[in-house]
Amino acid sequence: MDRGSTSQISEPIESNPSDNLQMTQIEQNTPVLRIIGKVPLSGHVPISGAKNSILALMAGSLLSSEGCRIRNVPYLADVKSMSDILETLGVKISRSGEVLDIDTSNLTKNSAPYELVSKMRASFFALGSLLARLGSAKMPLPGGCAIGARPVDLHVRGLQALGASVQIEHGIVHAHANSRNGKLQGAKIYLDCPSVGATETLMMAATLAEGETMIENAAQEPEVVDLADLCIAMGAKIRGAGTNTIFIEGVEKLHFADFTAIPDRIEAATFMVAAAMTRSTLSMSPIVPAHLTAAISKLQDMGVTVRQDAPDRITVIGGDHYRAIDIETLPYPGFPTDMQAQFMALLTICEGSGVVNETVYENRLQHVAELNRMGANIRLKNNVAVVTGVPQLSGAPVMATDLRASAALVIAGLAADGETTVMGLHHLDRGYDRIEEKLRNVGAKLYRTTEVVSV
Ligand SMILES: CC(=O)N[C@H]1[C@@H](OP(=O)(O)OP(=O)(O)OC[C@H]2O[C@@H](n3ccc(=O)[nH]c3=O)[C@H](O)[C@@H]2O)O[C@H](CO)[C@@H](O)[C@@H]1O
Ligand SMILES: C=C(OP(=O)(O)O)C(=O)O
Repeated sequence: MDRGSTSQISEPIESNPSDNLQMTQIEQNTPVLRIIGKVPLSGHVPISGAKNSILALMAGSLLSSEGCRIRNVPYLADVKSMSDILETLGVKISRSGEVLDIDTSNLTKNSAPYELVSKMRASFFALGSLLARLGSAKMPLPGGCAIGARPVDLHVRGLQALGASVQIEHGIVHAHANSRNGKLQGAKIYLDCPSVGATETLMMAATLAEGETMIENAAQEPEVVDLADLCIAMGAKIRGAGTNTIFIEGVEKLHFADFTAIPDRIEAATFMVAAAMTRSTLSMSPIVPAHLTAAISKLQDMGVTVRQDAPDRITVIGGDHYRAIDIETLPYPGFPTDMQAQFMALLTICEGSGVVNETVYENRLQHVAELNRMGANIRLKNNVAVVTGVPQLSGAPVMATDLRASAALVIAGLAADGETTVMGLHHLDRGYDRIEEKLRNVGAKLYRTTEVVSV
C-alpha cells in the first residue's frame, strides 16, 4: 500500500464506511498526523493542567461577581470553546500564557448558544452556576465525545430537588428557581450513579442556595475535588468532596480567588502508555501519583516498571515483554474510562489475551476497528473486547473517532512498524495540549500536514 504524498488521490479505494470517512478527510485536505513508528523515545514530558478540571473551574467562576484567576490552563480547543461560551454571557476573559483571568462582573446573559454548547460536555455544567447566580438559566443539551447516550437526567432531577423548575423544550433546558427571592433551596440529593458532571453542576448550584445540601453517591474524581477547592477558595462552605457524600452549606455570595488547577492525570497516563508501548523511558511531571493509582497498578501488572522519582514526578521504563491483563472501567477510584483506549492500544502488543470491559459508556470502543486496521487482534462483543497480543502493529491510515481514541491511535502509531496517518485531529486537539511538540521533544517523529495522502 502506497502512503506517499501526491498531488491527487492516485487510486480508487474499496468502499467500506471507514474508508469513505478517510476519503472525505483526504479530499477536504484537512490536517492529518503522520507518524513514523518504532522510533525510541527518551526524556521528560511536562504535564499540563487537567482539561476536565479547567472546564469545570471556568463554569465555577460564574458563581461570583468578582470572577477569578485560574493558573495552569492548557492550550486546548475545549478551553477556547468554553471561553467563547462565557464571553457570550458577558464575561471578559484574558489569557496570558497559562493564566486565565475571568471577569464575571458583567454577567448579563443567562443562556449560551447551541453552536458552542454542542461542541463539548462541560459547557452544560455552567447551568448550575448560572442558575445559582442569576436565578434562571437556559442551556442547550450538551455535546462532547460521541461515546454513548450521555443523558442529563441526574443534573435535571438534582436541580429540581434544589427547588428549580426545569423544562426541556426544543433541545434547550430551561431552569429557574421557584422561590420568590430567586434562590435555590438546600436539599438531600441521591445520584443514581456517581456522575461527575451532575455532581459538579449540583455542587455549584448548592453553594449559593439557602440551607444545607447533601449529595449522596457523589462522584469522587480529582476534578470534582478541584472544583470544590476553587469554590472553597471563593468562600463556599463544602465538606466531603473526594468522598461519596458531599455537604454544601449555602452562603450569600462568593468572592475572587486565585487558583491553580491540578495536573491532567489522563494526559499523564497517555504518556505513560506511550513510554511502555515504544519500549522507552520517559519521565513526567508535575503529576499527583495518587490520581494515577489505577493506571500505575495496571502498568505494573503488565510488567512495566514505574518509578516515583519525586512527590510529583514518575518515570516509566518500558521493557521487551508485557503480560496481558483484564481491565474494567469504573468511576474513580476505579480504572478511568478516559484511559481505556490508550491501555487497549498497549494490550495489543502484550503476550496473551486480556479482556476490556467498558462499563461507563455504551459506545466507547470505536477504536477497536482502527487498531485492528493496524494489525491488532481484537474481538468485540457488545461492550467487551478480547485483545490478543500480536508481536508487532503495522502503520496504517486510521480515523480518530473520539478524543481518547485519537490518543490511542497516536501512541499505537509511535510503536507500529512503518508510517501511520491519523485523521480526525479535531478530537485530539480538544484534550491534548501541544502533543506533537511534547512528543517531538522526546524524540518522536511525527508531523501534521494537509498534504494529500494517497492510500
Ligand atoms: C468534561 C468532563 O469532565 N468529562 C468527563 C466526565 O463526563 P460526564 O460528567 O459527562 O460523565 P458522567 O460521570 O456524568 O457519566 C457517567 C455515566 O453516567 C451517565 N449519566 C450521566 C449523567 C446523567 O445525568 N445521567 C446519566 O445517565 C452517562 O451517560 C455515563 O454513562 O466524566 C466522565 C466519566 O469519568 C469522563 O469520561 C469525561 O471525560
Ligand atoms: C470524554 C471526554 O471528554 P468530554 O466529556 O468533554 O466529551 C474525555 O475527556 O475523555
